[in-house]
Amino acid sequence: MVLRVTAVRKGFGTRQVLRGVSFEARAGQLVGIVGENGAGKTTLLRILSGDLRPDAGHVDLAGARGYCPQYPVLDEELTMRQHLRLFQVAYRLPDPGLALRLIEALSATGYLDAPVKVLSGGTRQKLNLTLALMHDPDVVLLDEPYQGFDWETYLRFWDLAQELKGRGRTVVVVSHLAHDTARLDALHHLRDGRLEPPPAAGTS
Ligand SMILES: Nc1ncnc2c1ncn2[C@@H]1O[C@H](COP(=O)(O)OP(=O)(O)OP(=O)(O)O)[C@@H](O)[C@H]1O
Repeated sequence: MVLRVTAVRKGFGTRQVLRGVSFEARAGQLVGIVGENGAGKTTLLRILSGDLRPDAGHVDLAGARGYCPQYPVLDEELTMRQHLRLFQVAYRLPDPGLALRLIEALSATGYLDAPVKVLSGGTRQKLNLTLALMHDPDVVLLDEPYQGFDWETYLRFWDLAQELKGRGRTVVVVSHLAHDTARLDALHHLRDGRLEPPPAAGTS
C-alpha cells in the first residue's frame, strides 16, 4: 500500500473538522475525495502533504509526494520559466525536461517567459500543477486541480491523470464536485468529518 491514512483527526479551536478519517490507496490508483465547501478536504490534503500535523491518527506514505495546493503559491514577479528553474533546483533535477513536457501538454508553452502577474487564473493553475508534478512523485495530491481550466484543458488534465496512473503513480484528487466519477478507481465522500463509504473490512 502506497498511502495508508488511519483515524486522522484534526480540529481548529473547538471545531472538529476531521473526526477519524481512514482510507488507503495503492500504486496506480486514482482516488477522488469530494465534499461540500468547508467539509475539510483541504485540511485532509494538507495533512497528507505533511504541511499540517493531525491531532491524532497516522499517515503512512511511501515515496515522494507532489502537492498541488488549492491556491497557487507563486511569485508575481517571476516568469513561468524562472519558477521551473527554482523548483528544478529545489527538487535537484538534472534538467527541466518533464516540466517542459507538462507545460506543453497543458498548452502553456507560449507563456513560459511571461511573469506570473500577467497570467490568467487558468494559466497560473497550469503552472501550479506542473510544479507539483515535475519531479514525477509517487503520490500526487491535487486540491481542486482543474479550477479555472477550459474544457480542452480539463480533458487534458484527465489524460495526464490517466498517464500517471498507468505509470503506477497514486493520484488523490480533491473536489467539491463529484463529476467524472467514472474516471476514478475509488470515490470517497467527506461528510461530518468522516469518509463515506468507509473502507471495507479486510481490504488491503
Ligand atoms: N488554519 C485554520 N484555522 C482555523 N480554521 C480552519 C483552518 N483551516 C481550515 N479551517 C476550517 O476548517 C474547515 C474545513 O476547511 P477546509 O478548507 O479543509 O474545507 P474544504 O472542504 O477544503 O472547503 P472548500 O471546498 O470550500 O475549499 C472550515 O470550517 C475552515 O474554516
